[in-house]
Amino acid sequence: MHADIVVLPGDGIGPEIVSATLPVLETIARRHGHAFAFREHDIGGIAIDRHGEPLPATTLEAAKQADAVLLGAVGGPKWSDPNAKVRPEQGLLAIRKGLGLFANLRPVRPHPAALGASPIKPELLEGVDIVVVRELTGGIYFGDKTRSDTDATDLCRYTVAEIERVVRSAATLARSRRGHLTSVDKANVLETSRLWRDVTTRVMREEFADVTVEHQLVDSMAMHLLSKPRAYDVVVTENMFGDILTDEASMLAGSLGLLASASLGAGKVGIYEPIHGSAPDIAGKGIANPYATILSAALLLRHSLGLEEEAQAVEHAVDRALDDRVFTADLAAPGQAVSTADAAQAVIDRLGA
Ligand SMILES: NC(=O)c1ccc[n+]([C@@H]2O[C@H](COP(=O)([O-])OP(=O)(O)OC[C@H]3O[C@@H](n4cnc5c(N)ncnc54)[C@H](O)[C@@H]3O)[C@@H](O)[C@H]2O)c1
Ligand SMILES: CC(C)[C@H](C(=O)O)[C@@H](O)C(=O)O
Ligand SMILES: [Mg+2]
Repeated sequence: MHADIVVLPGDGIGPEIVSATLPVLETIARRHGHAFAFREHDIGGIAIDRHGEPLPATTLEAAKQADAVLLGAVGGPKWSDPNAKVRPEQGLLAIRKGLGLFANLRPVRPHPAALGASPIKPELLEGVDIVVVRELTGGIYFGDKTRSDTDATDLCRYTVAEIERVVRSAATLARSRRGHLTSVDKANVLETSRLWRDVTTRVMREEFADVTVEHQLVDSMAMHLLSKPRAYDVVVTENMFGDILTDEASMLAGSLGLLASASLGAGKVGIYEPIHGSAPDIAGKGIANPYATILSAALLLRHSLGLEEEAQAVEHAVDRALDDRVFTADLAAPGQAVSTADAAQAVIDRLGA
């Protein structure tokens, strides 16, 4: 098949992990007789520097026309002044919203060889297999904001329709897995959470009677996620809770550099990006873990291009590189780390004939 893939390297380690990932996609395309055209555009801090805005219209338009978008990360100290007029992160929010990508899938599956990198006891991690479905285009991230000399506000708003569609996505996914959905909210305090719980309860009763559902408050969820992670199958939650819980969940896998994501909407185009950020503390050193981005490329093959066999080939190759303890510095024992490029090459070497 032919596919147009828009590539948005962004800032910090973004360009390093994206340029490590493209050869994996090129190799897969060659082996399976596909033609992938990669078109690079600016987003985030580099777009502010070059175009004066974090999401140039040309980038959004290219993404809309593409089959899929592969993104690195945005942001960094250069653009982080609290009083800055424009911020790199606004570009990321705007492209998610502009493409209507309301469901952000974040799989968490600790790899046996990397259990030692997790601060959690290995016996709690065996068999853990969770997908967090984070609502991505609503909530406090997108509500009106105000700022004066004496105060500031961020409005958190959810509509019934926004909750219904993400719950349907999550419940459909749960149905194809172990049939269990955990909905996370703060219904003891927030009105948006009480609406979330009502709508979730109704949608599950009316449309997903075969999927079990439990409701969990976000504060105790933050604890249970670490103390009994095997109890979870699909977790659905609002935008900000999902952001925070998935960085926490990355510690089950052992590193933020292992967690991939797929941002999906009603159409075919999706954004595929690691859940981590631009990691300014390690940028430019060639030591970032590329596996989260490579695994995001696998999700791209699966969800936007419908290439399941190719997606699995990439996932198995990453698994085999981890089996062989090809670890970047975030996972490796002192003195044992490989570079970003070597880790990506290890995946290519294990893609099979
Ligand atoms: N999707 C995105 O583009 C995205 C996501 C999160 C944060 N950010 C932005 O990134 C900037 C830095 O944020 P932060 O430091 O809080 O979070 P971060 O995720 O960039 O980094 C947190 C820690 O994890 C490490 N880390 C992250 N990715 C890694 C990888 N692939 N390999 C090895 N180590 C890795 C970093 O070195 C750092 O110590 C901010 O500007 C923030 O807004 C962007
Ligand atoms: C950079 C920021 C806007 C972003 C978010 O909060 O969604 C990031 O933390 C993420 O998890 O993708
Ligand atoms: Mg985040």
